[in-house]
Amino acid sequence: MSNLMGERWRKVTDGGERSLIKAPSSASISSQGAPAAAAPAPAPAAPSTSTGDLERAARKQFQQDVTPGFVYVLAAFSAMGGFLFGYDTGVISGAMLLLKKELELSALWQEMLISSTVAAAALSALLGGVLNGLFGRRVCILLASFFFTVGGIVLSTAPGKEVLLAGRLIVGVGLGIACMTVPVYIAEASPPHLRGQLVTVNTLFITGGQFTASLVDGAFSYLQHDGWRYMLGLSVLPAVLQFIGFLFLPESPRWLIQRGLTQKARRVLSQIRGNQNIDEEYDSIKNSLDEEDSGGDGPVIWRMLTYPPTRRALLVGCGLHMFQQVSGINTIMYYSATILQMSGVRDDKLAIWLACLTTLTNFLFTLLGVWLVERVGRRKLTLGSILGTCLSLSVLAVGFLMSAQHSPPVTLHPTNPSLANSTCSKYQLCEPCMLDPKCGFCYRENGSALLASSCVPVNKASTEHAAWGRCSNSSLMKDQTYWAYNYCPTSYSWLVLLGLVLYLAAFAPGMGPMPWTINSEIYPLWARSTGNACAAGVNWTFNILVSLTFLHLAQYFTYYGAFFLYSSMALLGFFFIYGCLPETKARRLEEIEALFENQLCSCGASDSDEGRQVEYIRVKGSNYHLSDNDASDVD
Ligand SMILES: O[C@H]1[C@H](O)[C@@H](O)[C@H](O)[C@@H](O)[C@H]1O
Repeated sequence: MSNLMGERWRKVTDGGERSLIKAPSSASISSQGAPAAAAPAPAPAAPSTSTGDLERAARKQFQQDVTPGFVYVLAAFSAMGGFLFGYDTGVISGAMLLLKKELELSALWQEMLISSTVAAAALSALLGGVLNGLFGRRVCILLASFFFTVGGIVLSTAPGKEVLLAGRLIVGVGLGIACMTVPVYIAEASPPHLRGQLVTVNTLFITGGQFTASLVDGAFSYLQHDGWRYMLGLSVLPAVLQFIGFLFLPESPRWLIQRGLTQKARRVLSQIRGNQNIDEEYDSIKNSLDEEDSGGDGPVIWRMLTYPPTRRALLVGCGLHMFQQVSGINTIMYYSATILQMSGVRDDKLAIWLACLTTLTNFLFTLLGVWLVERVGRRKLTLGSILGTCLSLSVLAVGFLMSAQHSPPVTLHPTNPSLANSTCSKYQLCEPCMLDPKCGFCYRENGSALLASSCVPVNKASTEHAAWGRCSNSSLMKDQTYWAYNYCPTSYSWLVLLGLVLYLAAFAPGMGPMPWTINSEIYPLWARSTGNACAAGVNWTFNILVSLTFLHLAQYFTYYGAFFLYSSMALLGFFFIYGCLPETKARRLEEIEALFENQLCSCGASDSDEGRQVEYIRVKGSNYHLSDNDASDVD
């Protein structure tokens, strides 16, 4: 019986063992990507109430059996990598406000300090694939937390911008390794029925890290001198905690078996499965490794690309990450403070605190994703999420469009000599004025009416003030005079704000976590590190591409143009996911390869059959393979 569990799906559908293992209908299999040539299943028996009850009871028993607390501890310590991911990418925006004043950073240096981490992460994620294969998941997580620790220390003690840049690069290397290793490690250690939830916890920690970073940014923004040192240095605490924790946590049992360290693998499996009999799982992994058809010789990436199932999985994995980024999450997060200013929050400090609400919303809705992932499954969750993302981006775009169409006019043309050769004097409306990065809108507000509004050059050293005139410093800005850089006062800000909230509510439960979760499951063991490394590389590459191009996009296509573009990308993503993403919920990692055996993008037809999944459940020490409409094999 234990060997039975080791049989791969392909073998199961080849005919043997069918008295105990019930294949789903061929429609279900082929439409989800598994072999269409599956042997016909015996006619399903209609479920009676008692077999249904029995099935439910068996499943409950199974789930109670296989969830020792150790798995949660292991997932929590691993997900600290996610926390550091969120913290280190989020904290820099607040730190930069102080840094640029204290170190007099040029725009180029600011750009370098922000982007260097993302670029280093993109490269080191690829390197992480090799390291994972060679040294294992545990060593890689230890290495990542080491980089996070050293990076944090370097950043908080940096005497100048060059050392800061070095610190940001070191943190980026840690990020790249952690972001691809942690989901794989958690997936490989989790029991199938909890895997989605536990891997999604990693993204919950990412958004938790972003929320914490925004709180820390708010708190230390009052400390004008050296506040940035605390902001950047605080990441050392979770990094050290994770390092110490991982000195005691075990290696992934799947990696150990792959390396031939079978005794050790058995020990680890017993440790993480508590009182469970681990024979079936051990055999399942071992058999799948023995049978592994990895497409011949050569580097792993070559074998992946020449072996159709892994090539398809790689396309799906990288596609998911690409669509996650091109639907604009990081632009929205970055731009949320400005959106809030548009909505009438004029006080800078208040805007910083309100921006915490954005990261908190992202965090809370990711929590919803953790709850939903094992209930509705990955496919439906991702589809619903990207559709909502697409619609909410359209709401945002319409909000910006309405604001642009009702843009306030320039009514005052100051006669400062330096304005003579400035482009700012040419603009008649706020909209083109704010789209020009060299100009800003200075105006007085009386109730809801705008008075004496002008378009003037921005102060080169700080975009918080105009170069000269009424808006050039805070003490001159009396009588309800305001300086708007990057936005225009508008009465449609509520629509933009609504779009922002809807966006986070739609994106965070699905498109935020699912690319990471699904990638941790869709590759066979021999291709898992490389597959995740490539997918993470794609994530960071598109992250940097989208954030670097946003302001230019806005300048050339206006804000509503940029958001309509992101919305169309999300729509494209919906069709891609609808056609190409199979459901992986509740399957053993060893079974998932079979879902990619059919032509890519043949999944859409399977929606009506999705409920008819195959699940392994364990009853009285044995494992049975149940379809939803036949529980008759349960003893
Ligand atoms: O999954 C995460 C999460 O959604 C974050 O909020 C976002 O900043 C990252 O880029 C993304 O990879």
